[in-house]
Amino acid sequence: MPPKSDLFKVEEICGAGRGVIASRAIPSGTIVYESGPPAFHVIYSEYRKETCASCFTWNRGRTLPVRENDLNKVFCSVSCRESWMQEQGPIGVAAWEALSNFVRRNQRKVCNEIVHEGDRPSQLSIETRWREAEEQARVVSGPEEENGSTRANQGPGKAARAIIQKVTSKIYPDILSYLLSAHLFRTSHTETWIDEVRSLAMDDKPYRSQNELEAHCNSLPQLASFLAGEHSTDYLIEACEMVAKADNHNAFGLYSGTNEEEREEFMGFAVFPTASYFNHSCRPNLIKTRNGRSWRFETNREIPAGTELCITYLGGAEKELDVLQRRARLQDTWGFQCSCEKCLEEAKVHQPNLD
Ligand SMILES: C[S@@+](CC[C@H](N)C(=O)[O-])C[C@H]1O[C@@H](n2cnc3c(N)ncnc32)[C@H](O)[C@@H]1O
Repeated sequence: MPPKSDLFKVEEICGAGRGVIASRAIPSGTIVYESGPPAFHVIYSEYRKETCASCFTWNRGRTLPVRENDLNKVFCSVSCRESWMQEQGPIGVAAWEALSNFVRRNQRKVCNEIVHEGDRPSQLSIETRWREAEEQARVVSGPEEENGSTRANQGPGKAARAIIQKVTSKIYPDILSYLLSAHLFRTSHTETWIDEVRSLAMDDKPYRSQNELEAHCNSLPQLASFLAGEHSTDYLIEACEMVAKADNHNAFGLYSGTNEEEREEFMGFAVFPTASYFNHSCRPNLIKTRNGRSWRFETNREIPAGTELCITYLGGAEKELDVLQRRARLQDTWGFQCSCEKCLEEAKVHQPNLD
């Protein structure tokens, strides 16, 4: 469900899906919206010892003081640790520990980068591969009837063991972490998931390569193999599939600074569902600032009623690019051709045949 406010409404915008329109004149410097926390996120492995798992504070490369080594998480303060523990709950904490153990046990199979080769997989091949992964996850999570016992007290059966062996030749800890965060959110925030995550703009062909599709699909039965009985396989399947579909159109980078100008380190990325309705303009009228686990959107000039409220999806030096470079960048990263007023003006001046 899109966010609601007295200041704006969410409407269909020609050629850009939904967007946010000012319902009345808004003065400069007005905070028009503050989002909730992310539904899923990942802090890249190389930043995990330096970035608070709760508020995403990055302390200039220094390891943070409060550590939970068994969970592979660090925190900037005891209170951040406490609030993270409370948010995850005992099932979530146990799941992070299981992930950490799984990665440690399979250290030699860890891959950090996906090598993209060949064409993007078609929608049909994605659907087929996902149904196979779903089936594998169901077999792996059991319960399997063996002499009247279930997996909980017997361990995985023969079919499950064969699948686990097959899908565990490579593991991608960052993908596992991203998918696990979504699964735990799906489990603990069912209404928000249904209202907010399912309404996001989705991409049915999200994978850049077959290798990326394989990495995601293999991660699903891997997760099923180490999550204990309290986890719903249905939720896991839905969460994993939706992460991939929602990510391309909706993920925001998590940078060390809090605004677009401070992009020193790229620590990971996250999807904040209610923050995902602002379209891009190369001449934005909103500034977005990260405030720990949420985003704040503030007008940078007076906005007449009926104007679309836009942020920029470009950061730092990207804003200095010319129209062709900006459009190429936005096409590559977000999958759209920018037709904002700045692009249209510049395209006309520099190349009158462009629109
Ligand atoms: C964060 S979402 C914004 C909300 C989205 N329009 C929706 O319907 O949910 C980002 C996606 O919106 C679309 N979009 C954003 N800005 C755009 C623009 N200036 N021109 C065309 N499409 C745009 C692209 O599909 C992009 O991947």
